Amino acid sequence: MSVVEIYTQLGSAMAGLMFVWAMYERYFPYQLQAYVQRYSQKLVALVSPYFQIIFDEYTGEDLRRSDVYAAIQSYLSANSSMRAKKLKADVVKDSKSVLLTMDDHEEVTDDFNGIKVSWTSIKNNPKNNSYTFYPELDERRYFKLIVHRRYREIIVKSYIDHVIKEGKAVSVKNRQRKLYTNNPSKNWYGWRATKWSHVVFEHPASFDTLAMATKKKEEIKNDLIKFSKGKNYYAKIGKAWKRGYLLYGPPGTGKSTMIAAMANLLNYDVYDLELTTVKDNSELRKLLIETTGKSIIVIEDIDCSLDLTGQRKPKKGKDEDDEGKDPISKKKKEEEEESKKSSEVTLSGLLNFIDGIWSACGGERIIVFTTNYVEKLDPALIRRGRMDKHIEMSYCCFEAFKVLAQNYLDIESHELFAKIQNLLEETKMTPADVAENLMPKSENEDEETCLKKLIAALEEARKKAEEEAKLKAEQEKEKATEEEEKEKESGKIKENGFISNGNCKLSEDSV
Ligand SMILES: Nc1ncnc2c1ncn2[C@@H]1O[C@H](COP(=O)(O)OP(=O)(O)OP(=O)(O)O)[C@@H](O)[C@H]1O
Ligand SMILES: [Mg+2]
Repeated sequence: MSVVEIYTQLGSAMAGLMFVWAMYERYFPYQLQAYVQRYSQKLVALVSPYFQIIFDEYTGEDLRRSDVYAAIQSYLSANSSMRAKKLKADVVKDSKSVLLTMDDHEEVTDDFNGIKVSWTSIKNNPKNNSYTFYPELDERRYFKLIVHRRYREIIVKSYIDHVIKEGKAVSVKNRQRKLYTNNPSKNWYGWRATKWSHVVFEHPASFDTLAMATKKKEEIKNDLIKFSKGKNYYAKIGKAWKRGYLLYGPPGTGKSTMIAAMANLLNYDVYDLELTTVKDNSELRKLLIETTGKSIIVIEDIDCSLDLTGQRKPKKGKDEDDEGKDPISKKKKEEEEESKKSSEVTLSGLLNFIDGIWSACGGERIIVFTTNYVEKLDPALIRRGRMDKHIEMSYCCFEAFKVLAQNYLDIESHELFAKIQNLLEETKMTPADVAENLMPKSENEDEETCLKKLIAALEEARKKAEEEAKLKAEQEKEKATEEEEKEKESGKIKENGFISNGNCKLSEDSV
């Protein structure tokens, strides 16, 4: 037989096979095809020296995206992207870098202690033609790991753990940090509806730029770092891996800035929880479950968020205590009252949120409360163990001023510093006000002008404080004199055989 004849016969055999395959695909019922496929795969598995593990993208009854799948994806993107022939590119980190991941149906190999492992990324499209609302869930994506049977134990016991751990580390390195806020529960349902909305977290605050006494700042920083490295320690002492911080102090002393600095120091996400939009305790729990680890959950102005005394106060009459308020504050107050009314979150619900059994899910979470009025809070809410660390954010001290001078004017010392130090010791001014005075308002304003501006503002504040103190002293003196006179009066009346009862005087006989 000549070569040409051999080729001709091979060609017709191939064509015949393709025809049979096409007929099989077209006329053989789909259910039967699946059946045949399943059994042929089982047959192959019986004789093949390899075994495989499948990692689906969506798992569980509620079809959540699997963390393991995400970790494998990150691991393979970092370790095998150079070897895959087809890659997908995703933009990460504010469009500054590109993350390469394996494209569908690509195969790469990995080496683990000399063992060759093969990974394939697979996407199966649904074969039925029915219309679906959720196409992403219908197409099945998964990673297939294939390795020789003789390594089964080492792969199952060590390699998979290694992949997940490394993959998670890669995700942390590449991830964009997020600032979340809770959606009102009426928007929680429907395709792609989530309980939290997010934007990229880009606050520039850091502990270096935070104005406060150096010793206190270092203490907080060390506390945070110790917490973030404390996984084993918390497991050893049998405590959930979380920590509560209470930041209190007057407005403008840097409470919110401190939260941003904490998130930047630890590379955590921030969940800004607006309690007034949470309807009840069960919603609060659902929100908690949806938060991820490595995050800070923040409840700002906890004293205003809700009536958390455990008992709801009766609503005040509409005009009571509203008098003398401008229309904007009146409206704001009405809105606040309205949202407080619509929220049924109770103190015990919030306590459960912080340290109930549910709060342990996820781990590595920090809870921060801020308030301007620490004395208004229920002691149960802020006892140690719940709010482990209480941090007072106070008025600007000289050390804090020096940080601000460095931030705003790039100076470490100046002859006017001594005067400012004296003034700061005598006067209360928030870091926000100090910063505002130090910020040059035009190109002509040099550091000396800004420092003088601050001195003028401090002197003004001192004068005002002195006047207020004087006024208060006078008022107190007046009050004391009034009380003294009243006492004298009542003494006189008693001497004359009368006792006083408001406006009417009664003789002893008539009592
Ligand atoms: N300790 C600080 N260090 C650096 N900047 C500060 C500090 N305190 C205040 N600032 C500046 O003042 C601004 C207001 O501060 P911030 O919002 O953190 O205050 P706050 O204590 O959260 O106030 P509020 O109680 O009203 O929420 C910030 O944008 C920041 O620029
Ligand atoms: Mg604030």
